[in-house]
Amino acid sequence: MQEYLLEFEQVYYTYSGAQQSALNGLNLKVPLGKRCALIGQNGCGKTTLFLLANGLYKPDSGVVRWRGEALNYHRNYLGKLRQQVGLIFQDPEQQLVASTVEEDISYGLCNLDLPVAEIQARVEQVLLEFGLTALAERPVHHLSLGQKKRVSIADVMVLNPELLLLDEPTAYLDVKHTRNLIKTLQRIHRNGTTLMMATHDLDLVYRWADWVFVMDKGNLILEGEPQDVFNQRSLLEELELGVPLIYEMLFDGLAGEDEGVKERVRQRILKLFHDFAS
Ligand SMILES: Nc1ncnc2c1ncn2[C@@H]1O[C@H](COP(=O)(O)OP(=O)(O)OP(=O)(O)O)[C@@H](O)[C@H]1O
Repeated sequence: MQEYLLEFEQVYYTYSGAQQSALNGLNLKVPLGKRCALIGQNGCGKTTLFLLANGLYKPDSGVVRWRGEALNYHRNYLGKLRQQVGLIFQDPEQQLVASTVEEDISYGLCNLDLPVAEIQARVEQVLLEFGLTALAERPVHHLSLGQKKRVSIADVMVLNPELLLLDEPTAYLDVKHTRNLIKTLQRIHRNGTTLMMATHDLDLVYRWADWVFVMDKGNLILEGEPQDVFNQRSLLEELELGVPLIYEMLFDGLAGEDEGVKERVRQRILKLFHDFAS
């Protein structure tokens, strides 16, 4: 049976002074072990959902549950929750707090009052895993955006979260850094972390995700495996989200072909994508 890590039940949230609610009775469950993509127009509530997911914001009404238990908003509980639910902001500048890469990565661990030797060991391990060892002493403000992005992911991954939330992680990244990021995410996922990525890159969703959530006006309106979601073409067009380019090509370009041919082409393209990211 599918287990769920994080659940939103009838969640409403309105920013102070705003005319409309950002989350409007949201019902959504994040399945354990999946690579989830969250898509929807600008302003549909993706970032707000993330900010409620790790307790940075509290619902006006409704419940957010972590592993079946309603969040509690006391400081100690939230400290623990944020080790388990890692959030990577779109802009790494919002996340980097210390002066050097090494200090930045150790920051979250120092707040846990762990023994110094354990902190050092975990930081070294993460520096190695994220290819940051050579940059350990480097001031964070001297890094390129792609490097900052890597540090911001390492900052969160050093805490071994069970769920990693990524807000538009490929924004501002070039092809090389996007490719590296996807490889990193594959590795993190293989090691057992559930992932949820908000993105506008539908081609990336198609090749990367195994579960897709579609939001509109603060609500979940569709969810499923990528192929099933992108089959709802008229609904996605109505929402002005479109479909992945590869999907247009596959299903419009091969409109007259039988299903077996389409499936073989689809599998071939997915294999190319897989090779690209592995
Ligand atoms: N600090 C704020 N104060 C007031 N309104 C806000 C604030 N942050 C977001 N909103 C509003 O809440 C709604 C949801 O915003 P949110 O940032 O969650 O959307 P999003 O789906 O992440 O958008 P995008 O794709 O552009 O990142 C929008 O109408 C937005 O204008």
